[in-house]
Amino acid sequence: MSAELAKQECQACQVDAPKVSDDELATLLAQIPDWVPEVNDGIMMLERVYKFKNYKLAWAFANKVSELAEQEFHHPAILLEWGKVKVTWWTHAIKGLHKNDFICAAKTDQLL
Ligand SMILES: C[C@H](O)[C@H](O)[C@H]1CNC2=NC(N)=NC(=O)C2=N1
Repeated sequence: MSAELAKQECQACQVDAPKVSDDELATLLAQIPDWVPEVNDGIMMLERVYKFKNYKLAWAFANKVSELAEQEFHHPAILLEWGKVKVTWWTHAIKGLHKNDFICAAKTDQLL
């Protein structure tokens, strides 16, 4: 399921783009079961924490996520810690979740 999502490309972030509807949210979340919807400062985001054996491996993964972000021109928050990387996707332009965020979350999983 998430493989289908990961094959798709992000669209440019327009300020008038629609947030995902509640139905779309449920359907899309089901395709990326390791990701959790979180509301931070009133903005719904997708979050996943990846665990690694040490800092170097976490750092390398964080770099790959950054490269993905530049390729898609859609950028997450990345928290790099010893043995952990937390990736948070949302669309700044609409202060919420767009389908792009789900596509990028699925693509992030494929970097492992
Ligand atoms: C100017 C604006 O920041 C750009 O159009 C892009 C860059 N990357 C982005 N990334 C995310 N997550 N949301 C955006 O709205 C966004 N906009």
